[in-house]
Amino acid sequence: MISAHTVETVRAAEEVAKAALPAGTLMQRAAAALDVVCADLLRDTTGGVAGRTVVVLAGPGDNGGDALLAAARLARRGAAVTALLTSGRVHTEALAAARRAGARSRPWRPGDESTCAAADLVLDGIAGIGGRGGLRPAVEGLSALDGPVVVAVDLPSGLDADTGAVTGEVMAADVTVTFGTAKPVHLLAPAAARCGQLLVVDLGLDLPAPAVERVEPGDVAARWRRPAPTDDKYSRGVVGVVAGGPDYTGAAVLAVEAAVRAGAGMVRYVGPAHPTELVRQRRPEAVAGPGRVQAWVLGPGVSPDDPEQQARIRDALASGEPAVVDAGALHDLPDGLGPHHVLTPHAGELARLLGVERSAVEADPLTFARRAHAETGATVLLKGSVTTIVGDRVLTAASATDWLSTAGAGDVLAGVLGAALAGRPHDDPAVVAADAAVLHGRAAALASAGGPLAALDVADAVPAALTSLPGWAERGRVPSKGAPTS
Ligand SMILES: NC(=O)C1=CN([C@@H]2O[C@H](COP(=O)(O)OP(=O)(O)OC[C@H]3O[C@@H](n4cnc5c(N)ncnc54)[C@H](O)[C@@H]3O)[C@@H](O)[C@H]2O)[C@@H](O)CC1
Ligand SMILES: [K+]
Repeated sequence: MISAHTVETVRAAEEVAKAALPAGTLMQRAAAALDVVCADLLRDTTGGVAGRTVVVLAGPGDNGGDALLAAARLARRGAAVTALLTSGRVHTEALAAARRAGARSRPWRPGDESTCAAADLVLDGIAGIGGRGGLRPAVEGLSALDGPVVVAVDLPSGLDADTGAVTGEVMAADVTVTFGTAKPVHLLAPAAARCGQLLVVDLGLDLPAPAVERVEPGDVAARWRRPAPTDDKYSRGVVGVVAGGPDYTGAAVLAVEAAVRAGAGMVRYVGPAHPTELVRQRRPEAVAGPGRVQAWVLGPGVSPDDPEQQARIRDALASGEPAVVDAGALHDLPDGLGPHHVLTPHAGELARLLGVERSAVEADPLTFARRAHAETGATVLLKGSVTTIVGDRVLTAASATDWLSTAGAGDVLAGVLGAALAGRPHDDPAVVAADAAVLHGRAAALASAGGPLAALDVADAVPAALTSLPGWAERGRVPSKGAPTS
């Protein structure tokens, strides 16, 4: 997991750490990490460090201080460093250190965008956790630098560290080096896309529970339910699927296929004759008709105007079993939902549910996912370039490939999540949902291999995606008693 903490929490933890350390220690640790990252990037992109041109944008606060101390280190490596001061104020000690090391400095001038564009590397220290509201006018034009590698100090300047919202011009980065812990901005859409690759530098801070966490593939490997010798199909979890309808059959096949592939003990399809027949043809393992179920997948491909399927959905939601509430099941939500009900809308569906504009949801997914969780009591998994999950915790899953935005992909996620909920009745549903989203993304990356994909291929790639998770093979290797040890 990558943990992110709010500015208030970070500042409090930094105060405690600073009190126990010689003055300037944290800033020097930040600068040392920046220096190493920048030097490595220069070597990768230009073949060396000495003689390479580095522009350091230094704002008025400690973020500019970090950047200037890194400038000093890069200058000592022989890089040609120019510090452009974007404000009337500057961290004077750090500027003096940069100058002593041979960096040049001067105030930012209109037209300096071209100075930046001509550099090998730009280090963005305009504003960090003290910044908000988009870049100030004096440095506009930096949002789309094409040419140099852009490294953000702590976060891309112009973003607000506590949210994923992008409210103005931002200096997008190729790499962001952040200190002590990640901040929500690094993990939340749409801002996360402006951060590029994220590197977290440990400052030894004592931090409380995070505000936002990103689930990584290795976490999923450690948690995904594996059958034990004592398991049978019921203890592994029976998934009930109410999907598709007389006219929409594909979603039924996709959701069932995905639940089978994700390791359900058994999958039960409940629906009209035509999709039932197609499900049987594709997956003879699935059973049809009502019966015992440990988790439901409700709504993929179900029309709001299909009274029979909608009645099945209502019954399933009233049963008390965990459920994935997707697509056609999101239209008319009953009262009394709980965290074991996982709503899986995309931005448009969530907007309709809350009576707001889709663009508002896309601009700030966390705010609206939180609102839906507060209003319904359910766990909310909001699909998007970053998937945002809100329950007792706020979790995110980064998208593995943009090719996943294709018809049927959501039906597959619903099936994968249904299998996970059925097999992990005692786990936090938000964590289970995030794990399913990560696995789904990884299956998509395998199915895509950099090109177009079909949703059914994503479902078929789920077993390979599981076994390719970092740590999966190690977890499965149980030493057998009495085995020869030579
Ligand atoms: N607090 C600590 O112990 C540590 C802080 N560190 C650095 O210190 C930073 C925080 O420093 P500060 O609190 O001084 O704040 P910042 O340097 O992040 O920003 C505050 C300044 O930026 C200006 N500003 C705000 N929004 C802006 C925008 N959109 N465009 C342009 N200028 C803007 C403000 O006028 C203000 O003077 C962190 O992000 C990190 O880089 C690191 O050195 C690690 C240790
Ligand atoms: K910055």
